[in-house]
Amino acid sequence: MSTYTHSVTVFCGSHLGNNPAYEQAGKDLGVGLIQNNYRLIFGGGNVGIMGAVSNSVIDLNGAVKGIIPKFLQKKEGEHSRVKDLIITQDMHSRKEILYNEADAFLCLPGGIGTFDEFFEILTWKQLHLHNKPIIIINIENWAEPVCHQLRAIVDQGFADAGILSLFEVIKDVPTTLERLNELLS
Ligand SMILES: Nc1ncnc2c1ncn2[C@@H]1O[C@H](COP(=O)(O)O)[C@@H](O)[C@H]1O
Repeated sequence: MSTYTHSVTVFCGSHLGNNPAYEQAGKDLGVGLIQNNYRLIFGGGNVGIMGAVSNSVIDLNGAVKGIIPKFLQKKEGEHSRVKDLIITQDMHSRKEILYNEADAFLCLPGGIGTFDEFFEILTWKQLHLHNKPIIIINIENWAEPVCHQLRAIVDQGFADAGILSLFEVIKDVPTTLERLNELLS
């Protein structure tokens, strides 16, 4: 198992989505995390983009920690290749570990679970509960609708414009890793 300098929690889909670029980005991120000495923290499933990122890290013997709630482990089976796999009682305790162990948060393409985690960690940053980097990796512009909604929230007077600087939107994996290196150095 490789050593690592920082831990990066990746929020991403339990499905692959309908654009092959999403899965490729997951694989590329896995390789990039290892090349930059980062440990992957993720939701512990062997499905969708989560599977793409984690298998890519494991294939290269990188550091990875998965956290999965008992009910999902029972329902769908955990990722048997992840040695450091924590089984939690519920979703809330899973999130606590996903959030606490991270030095930074990355979002790859995903669905409502991915956005749930993104919005929660963004809200916590707004509330000064943490000050860790949050980056949306905007592969093929998948996150533009939600970025539009965030701008609308500001325009409608429901949040200060400052919320828009609590996260970054970066177009691809290599640029994200460059930025992460700057932020974590
Ligand atoms: N099989 C699964 N293993 C782990 N986590 C899972 C699984 N299926 C769903 N999840 C949860 O969904 C989010 C990602 O949700 P999306 O709606 O696909 O974006 C993941 O973090 C888990 O909380």
